[in-house]
Parts: sequence; C-alpha cells; structure tokens
Amino acid sequence: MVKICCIGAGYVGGPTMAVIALKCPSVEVAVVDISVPRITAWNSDQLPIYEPGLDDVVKQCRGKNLFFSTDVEKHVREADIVFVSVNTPTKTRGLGAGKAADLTYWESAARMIADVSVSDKIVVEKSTVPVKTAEAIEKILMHNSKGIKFQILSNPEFLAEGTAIEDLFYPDRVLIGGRETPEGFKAVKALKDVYAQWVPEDRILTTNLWSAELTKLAANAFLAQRISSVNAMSALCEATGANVSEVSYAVGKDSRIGPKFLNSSVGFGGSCFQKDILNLVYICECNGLPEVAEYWKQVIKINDYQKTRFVNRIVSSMFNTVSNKKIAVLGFAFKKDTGDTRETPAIDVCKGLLGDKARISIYDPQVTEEQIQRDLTMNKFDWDHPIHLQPMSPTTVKQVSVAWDAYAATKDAHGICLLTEWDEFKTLD
Ligand SMILES: NC(=O)c1ccc[n+]([C@@H]2O[C@H](COP(=O)([O-])OP(=O)(O)OC[C@H]3O[C@@H](n4cnc5c(N)ncnc54)[C@H](O)[C@@H]3O)[C@@H](O)[C@H]2O)c1
Ligand SMILES: O=c1ccn([C@@H]2O[C@H](COP(=O)(O)OP(=O)(O)O[C@H]3O[C@H](CO)[C@@H](O)[C@H](O)[C@H]3O)[C@@H](O)[C@H]2O)c(=O)[nH]1
Repeated sequence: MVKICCIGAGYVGGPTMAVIALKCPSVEVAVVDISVPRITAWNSDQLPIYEPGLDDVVKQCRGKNLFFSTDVEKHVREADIVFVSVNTPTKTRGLGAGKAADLTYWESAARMIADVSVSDKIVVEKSTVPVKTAEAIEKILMHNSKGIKFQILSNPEFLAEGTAIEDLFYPDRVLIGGRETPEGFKAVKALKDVYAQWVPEDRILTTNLWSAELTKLAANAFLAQRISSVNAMSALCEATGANVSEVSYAVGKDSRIGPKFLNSSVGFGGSCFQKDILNLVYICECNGLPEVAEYWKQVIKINDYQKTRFVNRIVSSMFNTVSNKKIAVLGFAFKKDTGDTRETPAIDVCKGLLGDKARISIYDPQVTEEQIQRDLTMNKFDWDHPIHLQPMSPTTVKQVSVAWDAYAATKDAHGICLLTEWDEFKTLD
C-alpha cells in the first residue's frame, strides 16, 4: 500500500488529501500538523475550515485510509510520498521584506524530513514557492549522509476556496514538475499514477521543475491581473456613465477573452494573489528585470487603489464625513462560501472607515467576532503564520460591533457596504 503523508493540515493540505484518500482507496493518507487545535478539529465534527462538500468527503474516509495527526515525524518516516503544504508567507523583515516569500516553515519541514527518514522518498512541493525552491530543498535533503535518496517534485495546487472540492474532483489540470533524469521521470510517474485514478490523463501535465514552480505564480498573476483590469475600468465607468457590468459582460463575450474573472469588485482578497504577485515581483527584481517587476506591481497598486476609492466614495457621498455614523458591513470573508478572512478587502475598508471615525456593524455568516477583531488589530502579513505563532491581540476595536444577521447589522445604519457576495444577501428585503 502506498503511504502518503502531508505536512500542513490547512486550506490546501486538508481538502487535497481528503480527496486523494476518497479517490484512491488503496492509498493510506496521513495529514500532519504542528498545530494541536487544528488536528483536534480535523478529528472532530467541527472541521477547522468551512468548505462546501468537505465534511462529506472527510466523513467517508476518516479512520479508514485518511488520518489526521500531530505525530509528524512518525508519519513522515513511514511515507513513500511526502507532500509539503505549509505556510509560505510574505517576509516581514530582512532581505526582501514586504515582497519575498518567507521559507522558514518550508525549510524546517525539509530539515525534519532529512532527519527522520530511514528510506527513499518522493518529496512534493504543494505550497506555492518561488521558482528554484526545489534546488534549495534538494540541497537540504541530499546532505543527510545516510545514503537515502529523495526526488523533489513540484505539484502546485490550483484550487480556489469555496469551490475546493469541486476543483479537486474536476481540475482543469494537474501539474507535476520533476527532474529530467530517469529517477525524476520515475517519481513523476508515481505521482501521476495517484492522480490518474480520477483525473483524465490529458489533464495531467508534466514539465520540468522550474516550469511547474513558475506556472503557479504566473497563473495567479494572470487571474489577479484580469480583476485589476476590470476594476481599473470600473473607475472610468463611474467617471463616464458607462456601466461596468455591461462593459465586462460585452468584453467577456469575445471568445478570445472569455467571461470568467471579469467581475469588478472592492478588490481581490485571499491569502494568495497579493502574496504570490509580490513574490513574482521580487523574483523579477532579483533576476535583473525591473520593467517586468514594475508591470506586475501595478496589479497590486490598482487593487489598493480600488479599496481606497471605495472608502473615499462612501465618505464623500455622506457630506465628507462618517464620524459617528453607523455603517453596516455585510460580508467579511474574502469571498463567499468560505470563512477565510486572509487579506479580505473588508479589513482595508473597515480600517479606512474607522480612520474617519465611523461606527461599524458587521455581519458575515461564517466569520466569528473574535476573528474580525483579530483581523482589525493584526499587523500586515502576520496572519499568514501558523495560528499558534500569531500574536494575540490584547485590544479590541470599540467602534466595531458584530451582528447575528444582516437586519441587525443594518438597523438604523446610515450606509451599507456589501463586501462579500454571499447568496443570502441577494434575497434580503
Ligand atoms: N489557500 C489556498 O486556497 C491555496 C491554494 C493554492 C496554494 N496555496 C498555497 O499552499 C500553501 C498552504 O496554504 P494554506 O492556505 O493551506 O495555509 P494554512 O495556513 O491554512 O495551512 C498551513 C499549515 O501548515 C502548518 N505548518 C507550518 N509549518 C509546519 C511544520 N513545520 N510542520 C507541520 N505543520 C506545519 C500550519 O500549522 C498550518 O496549519 C501556501 O504556500 C499557499 O500559498 C494555498
Ligand atoms: O471576477 C472576479 C473574481 C474574483 N474576484 C476576487 O478575487 C479574490 C480571489 O478569488 P478566487 O480566485 O476565486 O479565490 P482564491 O481561493 O483566492 O483562489 C485563487 O488563489 C488560489 C491560491 O493560489 C489559487 O489556487 C486559485 O486558482 C486562485 O483562483 C476574491 O476576493 C474574489 O472576490 C473578483 O474581484 N472578481
């Protein structure tokens, strides 16, 4: 029986491994994490993340061929294939701060794999990493002096939150990059055999390591660029009387452009787009490509501009002040069907309104008051570290209250900000 171990039981590791376990009954899958509360939650009826369809998949396999554990070393030692799906946050200090990926957690996982292994293994990069990371990981693993052989593969994940299970069941593509050597090809085939149990062969792409690593950053940059393009257009629409929904619909009808990812918004959020583009920008700069870096930086600048523009429009339309006015915020998650608030535009909008002394009443069907208060008091990029390493916020923002439904949040409000497109908001009175 093939044994898989995944280090990191987060938004990617949990759902991805649950689907592998479901689709490959002959594979034993262990998902391990240093966070005890997270693993406890994965083993309970209240999973640590909200994702449609996930409960059902986990219930079908947990205890059979899917296990969640904090015994990281034991499961790594026993595995044939080790996925690494740990945090790769934006660096907050030192060289490349504010842009480069912080590979602390990745490196410590790689060193642990090297230390505890007693047999050859395939190590799979599931986290999003800078191009050429595999080279560094190889160095760490190969210098183990025990004669154990490791093959490194890059298998970036393209799932989107809120549709993770659907995306994993029917992926547009699965990408596997490996070394172009006989051992590399053999490792690629071993991983391909796992996915081939439910993904059609023509959707499993194999490339060299660097292409796979870079494709992940490129795909996110292209997606985010579409949103910044339509959001930039929304500013011009508002200035001219054009309607951005009509414009984007008509533009998307061109089959060369296509209709997806053309919804204008308060700006994109989520743990990936900004982080991955900043990382791409840094890589371009390090490779002596300042023009290319500048080009991608603009995607982030427009995103920040859109969030600021939204706040400014609210304030200017309310006699240039929201001081002591009650503003209702409907939706705090970065998109519908998730409780994830990482880099949600709601944080910037709320902070902007608080800067003008508004009173804010927030309702989101999946986000707790505790999370909202943490988000509004946390420093930039602190959110992307393992939970037990995040700073606890000693204070709460007094002008912010959290309501139990949309009507309570909007009662007596001077203005309403609709920040997440939850379906339940469509049918409100
Ligand atoms: N969230 C997404 O939609 C998504 C999609 C594709 C790719 N990614 C990438 O996947 C990676 C993981 O993202 P995520 O959203 O699942 O993050 P996450 O924070 O939800 O999960 C990461 C987990 O790794 C654990 N961890 C960190 N260091 C560890 C170690 N040394 N040993 C064991 N466990 C450790 C943390 O405790 C945490 O539970 C990131 O690189 C991200 O960019 C994310
Ligand atoms: O037309 C659109 C589409 C999306 N968004 C916003 O963009 C953000 C990101 O949305 P989405 O891409 O659907 O969710 P993520 O879970 O962040 O998924 C992205 O980031 C993941 C992590 O790398 C990748 O795996 C996915 O392929 C990629 O879609 C959200 O704030 C959305 O509201 C828009 O503003 N307009």
